[in-house]
Amino acid sequence: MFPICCSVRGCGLPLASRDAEGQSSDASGGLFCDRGHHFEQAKAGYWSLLQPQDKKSAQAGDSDDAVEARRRWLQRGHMQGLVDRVRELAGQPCSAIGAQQPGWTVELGCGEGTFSQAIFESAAPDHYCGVELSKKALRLAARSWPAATWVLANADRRLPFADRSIQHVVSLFGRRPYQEIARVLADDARVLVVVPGPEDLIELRQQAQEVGQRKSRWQAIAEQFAEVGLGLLSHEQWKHSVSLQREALQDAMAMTYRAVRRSQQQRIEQLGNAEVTLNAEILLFDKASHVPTV
Ligand SMILES: C[S@@+](CC[C@H](N)C(=O)[O-])C[C@H]1O[C@@H](n2cnc3c(N)ncnc32)[C@H](O)[C@@H]1O
Ligand SMILES: [Zn+2]
Repeated sequence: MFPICCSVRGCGLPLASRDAEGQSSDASGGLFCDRGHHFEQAKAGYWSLLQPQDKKSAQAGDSDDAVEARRRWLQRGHMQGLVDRVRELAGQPCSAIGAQQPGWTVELGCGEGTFSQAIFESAAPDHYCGVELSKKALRLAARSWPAATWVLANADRRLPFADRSIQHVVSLFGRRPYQEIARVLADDARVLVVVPGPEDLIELRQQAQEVGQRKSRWQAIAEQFAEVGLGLLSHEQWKHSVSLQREALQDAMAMTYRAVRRSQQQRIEQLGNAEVTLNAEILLFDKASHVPTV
């Protein structure tokens, strides 16, 4: 069982499964902490650890439409090159764990799980936990990959993991609560971050906003992470050019740039096929390495 902790405010004790007599059992009766707080597994297969006070968020999680658009988009396979590279990086041995042990992997803002499963299923099927705020996304994720642990929680609040208990924290276009990441990360462990690169969908953004902005985010992220003792090990770009049909173009915009206004959306809808750039930046951090200036 993935080591998750109680999310009741001020508690944070480890969660374990018990039967009616208080003996350890499978998780069908729910999870308990030693203070008696109890969590049920949703029918769809995820654990709801979301507390009422944590529901509100500046980022309330993706809308159902955006989640569905992302699933359709990822299943078209245009991001396979990125999946392969991230899988390679995520599979590199980490000095915090023995070479034979997979270590615990937590993904923050895991979405509907297509990426998660493609990257982590073969290496560590029962050592992965996806954290997500959209129920719709978790339902899809848990249906596709039931052996993983899926948690409904707000990744911008306290993460439901013990201090120094996690060997890999991953954010693929997801959340990056750097102070909490530093707290839960084991010594010598790794953080892998993927964010859209400056050229990502630039052709569409130019079309939608008339002037597409090329903004690189990696330095600001590296600076934030350095503040909490996470040193940048590597930074690389992934870039791929692809010819997209109208439906794919619409999904690409719907899943990523939520601020696109209706009038801008209409400009995209007028497009037929288009040649589009996909671009991501891949950052790898560790807790032990020397923190360089960026
Ligand atoms: C751009 S999507 C990326 C999803 C997935 N990692 C992928 O690459 O397909 C960002 C995800 O973060 C989730 N999210 C947003 N705010 C969140 C929060 N505070 N806590 C947890 N998840 C959050 C959204 O619901 C969405 O699924
Ligand atoms: Zn508790």
